[in-house]
Amino acid sequence: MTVFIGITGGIATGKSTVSHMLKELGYPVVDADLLVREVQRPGEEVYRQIVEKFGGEILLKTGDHRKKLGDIVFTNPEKRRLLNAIVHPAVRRRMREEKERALKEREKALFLDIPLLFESGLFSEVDKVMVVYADEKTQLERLMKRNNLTKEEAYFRIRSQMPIEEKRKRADRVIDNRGPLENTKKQLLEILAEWGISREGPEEARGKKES
Ligand SMILES: CC(C)(COP(=O)(O)OP(=O)(O)OC[C@H]1O[C@@H](n2cnc3c(N)ncnc32)[C@H](O)[C@@H]1O)[C@@H](O)C(=O)NCCC(=O)NCCS
Ligand SMILES: Nc1ncnc2c1ncn2[C@@H]1O[C@H](COP(=O)(O)OP(=O)(O)OP(=O)(O)O)[C@@H](O)[C@H]1O
Repeated sequence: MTVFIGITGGIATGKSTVSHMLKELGYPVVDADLLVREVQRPGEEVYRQIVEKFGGEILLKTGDHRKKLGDIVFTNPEKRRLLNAIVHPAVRRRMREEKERALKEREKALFLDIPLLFESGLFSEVDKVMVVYADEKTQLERLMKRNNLTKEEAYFRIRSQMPIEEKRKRADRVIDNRGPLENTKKQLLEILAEWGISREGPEEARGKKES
């Protein structure tokens, strides 16, 4: 049986960073943000519905709706709910396909990186949840820097999600990603060992061969 593990956290707390570490270790990881992009491609039903509900001008401006759509949904909760209602069922379907594939291929574990795991009820799709944590101040700084956003823009994005402190409480395990990346990797290896899914020898799993 494959164990399905959800990776979540707040925006810019480090989910992709941890996913990258897992991929380097050879684990399969499904990225919900990529699935979102897939189902939003022209020709897809989700794309058609977005144009219908949000207007064709979203597409006409740049030939790509993402930036404009982001500006709308991160500042307007009603529009955000509308977009989520269009996109999330399709993402859930794609996720189930990925889970089926992992089961068929007898993978020991499949990681699913899902930013809105709790908000969108997708936690029912996974057996365990790992929350990648950074306090809100760190989150804000990293988000402003990575996306080149003003403080206000970054706050709007953070406030569009469940508070990170709340997510932390709901986790099976928390990875504290406030410190250097070696610390993050060490915690990750410890959790993998604890959950019996290490791909390394016991020494490496305890983070002793780092550097
Ligand atoms: C709003 C959109 C157009 C912004 O696109 P953009 O390329 O700028 O960002 P990207 O998709 O890479 O997402 C970046 C991060 O924003 C956060 N985020 C994205 N959508 C949402 C949302 N609806 N509510 C809260 N946070 C969100 C997540 O932490 C995500 O990791 C896009 O994210 C989207 O269509 N979102 C709706 C689908 C969704 O809920 N995605 C989250 C994964 S299930
Ligand atoms: N331990 C760390 N120390 C310093 N910077 C970090 C650390 N972890 C991640 N970062 C940086 O913080 C930013 C956010 O990290 P990352 O992209 O992994 O977050 P995320 O949770 O996947 O974000 P999103 O929700 O937007 O997908 C990136 O620019 C990343 O390089």
